[in-house]
Amino acid sequence: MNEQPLPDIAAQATHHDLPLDWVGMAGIALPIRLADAAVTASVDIGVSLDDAGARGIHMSRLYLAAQRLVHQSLNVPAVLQVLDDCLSSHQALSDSATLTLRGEVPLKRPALVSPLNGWKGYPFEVRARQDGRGVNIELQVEVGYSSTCPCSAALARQLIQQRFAWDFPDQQVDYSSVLDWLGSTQGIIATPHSQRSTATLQLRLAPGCVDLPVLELIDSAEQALGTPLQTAVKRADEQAFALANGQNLMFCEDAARRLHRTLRQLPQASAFRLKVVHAESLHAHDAVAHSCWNWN
Ligand SMILES: Nc1nc2c(ncn2[C@@H]2O[C@H](COP(=O)(O)OP(=O)(O)OP(=O)(O)O)[C@@H](O)[C@H]2O)c(=O)[nH]1
Repeated sequence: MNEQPLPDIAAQATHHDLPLDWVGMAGIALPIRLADAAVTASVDIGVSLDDAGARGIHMSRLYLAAQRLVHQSLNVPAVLQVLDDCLSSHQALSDSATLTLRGEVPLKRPALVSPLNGWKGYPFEVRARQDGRGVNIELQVEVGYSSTCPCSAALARQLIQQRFAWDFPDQQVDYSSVLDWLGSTQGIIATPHSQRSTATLQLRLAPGCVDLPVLELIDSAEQALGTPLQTAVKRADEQAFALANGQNLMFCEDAARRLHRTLRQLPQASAFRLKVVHAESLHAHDAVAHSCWNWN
């Protein structure tokens, strides 16, 4: 170890005389636990530099504050403790602190019919801020689902009806001929388009929340959407998925409205906003809907 005193540039004064909104570190790798799973989060942590004459903040103190979270279950008290550490280690320098963690939480999901299951990664982001006005914590998750276009389905049905009228011009039709016809691509001549879709759900946590409602949010959103993306799939599961999609036709507007109603029921949300994106197979662009409640 060096015996001499180490130069401390951050502690020097600056002639710039200019406060800064945010100074910190971005992309710190941190192993944490979320929704009972081990997750490697990417962490951004920082403070405002309100002392206009101070040269710099103390990065190492923020880094060490974030280390509190290593291998711990991420919850509200843990996040508040980190923010508190950031501010108390920057007294007279900083009035606000922020902490953002992002990553992907793996959840085990059962197949629709077969006795299989598999893992699906759900991107998440937790954003927290503490300043003179108090604390704000937001939880964001992304949920993938399948959406089948109701307009395309109706257009396909019309074509099938027309084809039926063409192939069976008589009023009296033979049962077994119709049964064969229904099982052929000459009969069912058109299929609707469906797309892999994404809902991004952002909750502002209500006061008094202790746990981050990751599972509640994902489960309730998947239930509202009805056709979440699957993991392990055998043919029986794929057939069940086809049936579920056929009975669950939706525009992006339908998906956004369903999710809005579902999130309104979550007691952990004091506000939310959501965005759904249907990555259309019809066009090269997406169909998108937004909604929010109490968000400003
Ligand atoms: N403020 C600041 N520090 C930086 C930057 N880039 C690297 N660092 C380094 O971050 C390291 C940690 O800074 P400090 O927290 O002030 O370290 P320290 O002085 O040993 O810790 P304390 O005694 O707690 O202040 C220092 O070696 C800085 O040079 C930067 O852009 N800004």
